Parts: sequence; C-alpha cells; structure tokens
Amino acid sequence: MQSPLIIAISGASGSGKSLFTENLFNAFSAQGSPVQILREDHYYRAQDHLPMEAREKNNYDHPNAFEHELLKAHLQSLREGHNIDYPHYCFKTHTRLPDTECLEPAPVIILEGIMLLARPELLPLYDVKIFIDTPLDICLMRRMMRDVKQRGRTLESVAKQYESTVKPMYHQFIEPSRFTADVVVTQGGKNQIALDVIKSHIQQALQ
Ligand SMILES: Nc1ncnc2c1ncn2[C@@H]1O[C@H](COP(=O)(O)OP(=O)(O)O)[C@@H](O)[C@H]1O
Ligand SMILES: Nc1ccn([C@@H]2O[C@H](COP(=O)(O)O)[C@@H](O)[C@H]2O)c(=O)n1
Repeated sequence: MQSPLIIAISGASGSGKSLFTENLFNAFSAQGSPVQILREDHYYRAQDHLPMEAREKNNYDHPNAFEHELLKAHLQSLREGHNIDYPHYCFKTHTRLPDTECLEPAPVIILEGIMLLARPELLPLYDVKIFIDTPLDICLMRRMMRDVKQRGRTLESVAKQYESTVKPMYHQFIEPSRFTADVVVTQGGKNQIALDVIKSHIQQALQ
C-alpha cells in the first residue's frame, strides 16, 4: 500500500474539529474510500495512580497532558503499514480505559486534537495541516453544553476550568499554532466550501 496521507485538524476545544472530521470522513465513506480517524484525546495520559481529586485539578490544556510519544509512534507504524493498539479514554474518570482497539492503516488518516500543531516534532508527520478558527465565546458556549451533557461536568466546573486553564493555555499554545497551518477554516465543522476544497486536494494527492 502507498504511504497514507495524514491530515491533522486542530483548533480550540469546541471549535468544531470533531464535526469537521466527521463530515470529511462521511464525504470519503460515501464514495467508498477507506479513511481512519485518530483523536488526540485518546492519547491523554493514564492517571490511574492519582486520586480523583487530583485528576480533577489537572491541567488538560498543556501539551504535556498528552502522551505524544505514543501518538508519534502510532503514526509512524500506520505509515509503515502496521496495525496499532489505539487507546480509549474516559472524560468522566480522567484516565485511560483498560481496553484498546486494533486499528488498521488506511490510505487517508484524519487526526484531530487541540495540541496537534503546537508540538514542532509532530509537524513533519502531517501531509496537510488544518486549523479550525472559531471565536472563543462560541467555543465556550458549545463546550458548556457538551461537557454537561456528555462528559459528566457541572456548569460551575466548566466555567472554573475555562478560566484557570482552558483559556490561558489556548492563548499560550493553540492560538500561536494557527500559523503552522496550511489552511485556516472559519465557520466550524459545517463549512462546506472548506470541506470540498480539502476533499478535492486529498483526492488529487491520492491519484
Ligand atoms: N458550524 C457549526 N454550527 C453549529 N454547531 C456546530 C458547528 N460546528 C460545530 N458545532 C457543534 O458544536 C459542538 C462542538 O463541536 P465539536 O466538533 O465537538 O468541537 P471540538 O471537537 O473542536 O471540541 C458540537 O455539538 C457540534 O455539533
Ligand atoms: N480529563 C479531561 C481531559 C480533557 N479535558 C478537556 O478536553 C479538551 C480537549 O478536548 P476537545 O474534544 O474539547 O477538543 C481540553 O480543552 C481539556 O480541557 C477535560 O476537561 N478533562
């Protein structure tokens, strides 16, 4: 198999990375092209050794919260045509789940996550770098709804975490990483023109 094309999609939490990724995935699946999705969130470090109180206070918006060494090794394995043991993560317990999932390489690999463009050593592994640029107030509103509904959080905890780590770390790490992107996408996960442009670039690169 030809070496896979690796697309990295980054941006703030709540910017629309997951939706953009799903929409790109659906566009390829509809035409029968195999695509593999990897989420940086799955590479948050395991914290089984810490009590829940300490886990709740951790800074999850610093690059060191992720096991990027493992992500890098997995991308290299997929490039070489090998399967990987993809970790699973639980946002309610703030640690890895015991099970992993065997993922196979595919011609297109879409990777999404907040710190993907903030680690210089990861950048050479990507073929296309995309930044989803959404105003922070919109990101916060979306995150509040999602974290309460899906991640077992209270409104108070989301607001506190936002002020203490999410917002300052965004300005320190994520916002500057925008300048490493090949494409900056406005209007979040539903920007159809951006989806079409990126899809056609991928199709050409695969020929
Ligand atoms: N352009 C958009 N318009 C309306 N809702 C959107 C748009 N982009 C994303 N969303 C919604 O906002 C929420 C957060 O988006 P998501 O893709 O999960 O963000 P991220 O992965 O960047 O944290 C989701 O409920 C998603 O459906
Ligand atoms: N235990 C954790 C781990 C991460 N977070 C937050 O998730 C955000 C990144 O995920 P998105 O899907 O929103 O991009 C990040 O901003 C962390 O604050 C968390 O709350 N708890």
